[in-house]
Amino acid sequence: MEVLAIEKLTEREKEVLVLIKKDATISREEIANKLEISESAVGTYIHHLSTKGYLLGRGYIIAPEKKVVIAGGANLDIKGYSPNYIKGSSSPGWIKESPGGVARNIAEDLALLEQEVVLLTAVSSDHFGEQLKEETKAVGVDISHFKITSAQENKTGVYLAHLDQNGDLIGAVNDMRILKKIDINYLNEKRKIIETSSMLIFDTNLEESSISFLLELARDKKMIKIADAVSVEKALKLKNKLIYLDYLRANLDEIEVLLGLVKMEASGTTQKLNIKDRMQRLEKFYSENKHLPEMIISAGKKGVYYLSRNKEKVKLEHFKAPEINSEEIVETTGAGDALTAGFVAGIMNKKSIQESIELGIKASTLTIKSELTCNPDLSELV
Ligand SMILES: Nc1ncnc2c1ncn2[C@@H]1O[C@H](COP(=O)(O)OP(=O)(O)O)[C@@H](O)[C@H]1O
Ligand SMILES: O=c1[nH]cc([C@@H]2O[C@H](COP(=O)(O)O)[C@@H](O)[C@H]2O)c(=O)[nH]1
Repeated sequence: MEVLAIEKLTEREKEVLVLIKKDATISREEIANKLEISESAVGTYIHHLSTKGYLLGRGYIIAPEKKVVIAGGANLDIKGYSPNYIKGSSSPGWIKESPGGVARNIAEDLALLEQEVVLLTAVSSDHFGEQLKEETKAVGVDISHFKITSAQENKTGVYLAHLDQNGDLIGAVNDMRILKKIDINYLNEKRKIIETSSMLIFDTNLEESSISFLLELARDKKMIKIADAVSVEKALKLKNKLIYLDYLRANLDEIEVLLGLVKMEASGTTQKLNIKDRMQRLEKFYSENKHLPEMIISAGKKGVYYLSRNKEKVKLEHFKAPEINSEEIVETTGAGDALTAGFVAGIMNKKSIQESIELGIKASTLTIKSELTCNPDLSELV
């Protein structure tokens, strides 16, 4: 039946129909490029296909929207600084609160960089949840898909950090149990919004089952898939999933542990090794393991490394971070998240990978100079 029906179409109409059947989300622009015809001609063929009944309605072709969907954690960050920290005692200092959580930070930074961004996360109806919703919405992130749980059931995520006088982390505790609510059922409800995005980012605050489901949803779809590793421990959730990613954004410690080059317990001591040796070991592993995604690897003041493969050849590129003198460094919370956001904004604006990484570094540099996790000055980068 189907073959007979197709015979009634012109050659061009058949070609257009075949492309649509292969990929229902193909855009007019892509059809035009593939068939080397104009977009308006594609429009005419689609109209013919509709009037002849081969396409049911105009909505059959859904162009991927130019939006980023990001799934993961949202926290209230509570950061305490003590200039004269005394272990085991209560040290005078000052305490600041700001919205946080890796996925939320990336979303805010992306909104500051003028990207359309939808955040999929969970907050409670408690005071912190209200604050997060309000402040995240105010910068332009689409929060309409948040999962809101009752205050009795869960509390909004909190990240409690203790920083020294230089803004470096002494230690932190995070309570993000609420993220269990970003489960398969919730993600399935959000399926449409995920499938029609041009970029999917997620962080490893999500449960492993949720990450698997997201990657399953995105499989065979055209969107770019990026994971942000969050922390050495949480990065391990990506162990068997790297093959499904386009890019991994992580710091060097996280990548070494994730790839099994360093044991988690030894991660702190590895930092003392020469960075060239660490990169060499990583590059060797990367060339032997062909399933790995491209990697944007941050290394604090040493900048960013980018590992990629062109056919069989592995390429390692280094991007220096600008030297910032210590008085200018306020605190580094959110620097990695800003790097991810800058990189993504670059890609969304069709910049090269190299230009996108440079934009990420600029965003990180601004973040370090601010006491806020997301620096509003990022908007000056666009
Ligand atoms: N002390 C620093 N001096 C200059 N740039 C820095 C410094 N610390 C971080 N950065 C910038 O921020 C980026 C991300 O920081 P990093 O600490 O490596 O990430 P993460 O937060 O993921 O651990 C770095 O690649 C670098 O560009
Ligand atoms: O396990 C986690 N720890 C910390 C964060 C968040 O990460 C940011 C700090 O991370 P970093 O210092 O790596 O930039 C904070 O906003 C905090 O809420 C998170 O999402 N998950």
